[in-house]
Amino acid sequence: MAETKNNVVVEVFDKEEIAVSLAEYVAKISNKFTKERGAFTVTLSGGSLITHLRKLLEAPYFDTLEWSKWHVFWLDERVVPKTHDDSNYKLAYDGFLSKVPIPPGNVYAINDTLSAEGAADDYETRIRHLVKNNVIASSSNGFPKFDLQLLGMGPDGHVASLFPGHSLVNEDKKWVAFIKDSPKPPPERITLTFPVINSSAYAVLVVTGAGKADAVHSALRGSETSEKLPVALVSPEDELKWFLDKAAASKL
Ligand SMILES: O=C1O[C@H](COP(=O)(O)O)[C@@H](O)[C@H](O)[C@H]1O
Repeated sequence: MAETKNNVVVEVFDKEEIAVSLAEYVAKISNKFTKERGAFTVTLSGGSLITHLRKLLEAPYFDTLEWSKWHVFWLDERVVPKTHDDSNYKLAYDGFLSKVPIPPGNVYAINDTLSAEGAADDYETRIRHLVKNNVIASSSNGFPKFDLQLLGMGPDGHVASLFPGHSLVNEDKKWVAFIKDSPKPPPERITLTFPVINSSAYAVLVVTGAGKADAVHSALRGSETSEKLPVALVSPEDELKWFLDKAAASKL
């Protein structure tokens, strides 16, 4: 059953159903933007998110989605070579991107030959260029407006590489930032910032497992006065949809 408040929808599924419903939702949004704008800009997280995209590789989506109009970005990346097992690019490529006909030129990997600082600057510059060329839409607040952000959440309530208690959570100018002291290894990462995440049109949060139930409870039922986890700050312009399994929703 879905719970809807303002522009936030929370839906709880049997674990296996998540991939089915997520594929349906992503396809709906992809179709909307490819029709309206002739392009669909989507950001990927690392971690468990990628396996939840698996139903997009099957009928009816594989043959009907306009893959040539997809433009794929990363919410965050670890500062490691693209061939490294910690690389979010490698995870997405092996599990999803290598299996769909998205033009390689529409896959915007973070440069793995640069330092954390250099890679963050380079990614922001490339995103600015794509906004100028209308590949990525622009929000009225001046930040880029991605069509859809696909977020996971860590057990501590982090999203992208924005961790609880870290000053990067409050970054309000940069589009892309770097972190060298990530509490979750590897320590060096680059990440989209909250103004960018929250200027997107749509965002989904895919969260599974009992280990994440406390953070889910804090985000969705926490008091107004308690300090918010990063996940509780996700607030896109049009709609945020939570895809929870029963274990992750067990404390709601
Ligand atoms: O380190 C990261 O963790 C989060 C959550 O991962 P999960 O495996 O618990 O789903 C992920 O969303 C982020 O992209 C990644 O860099």
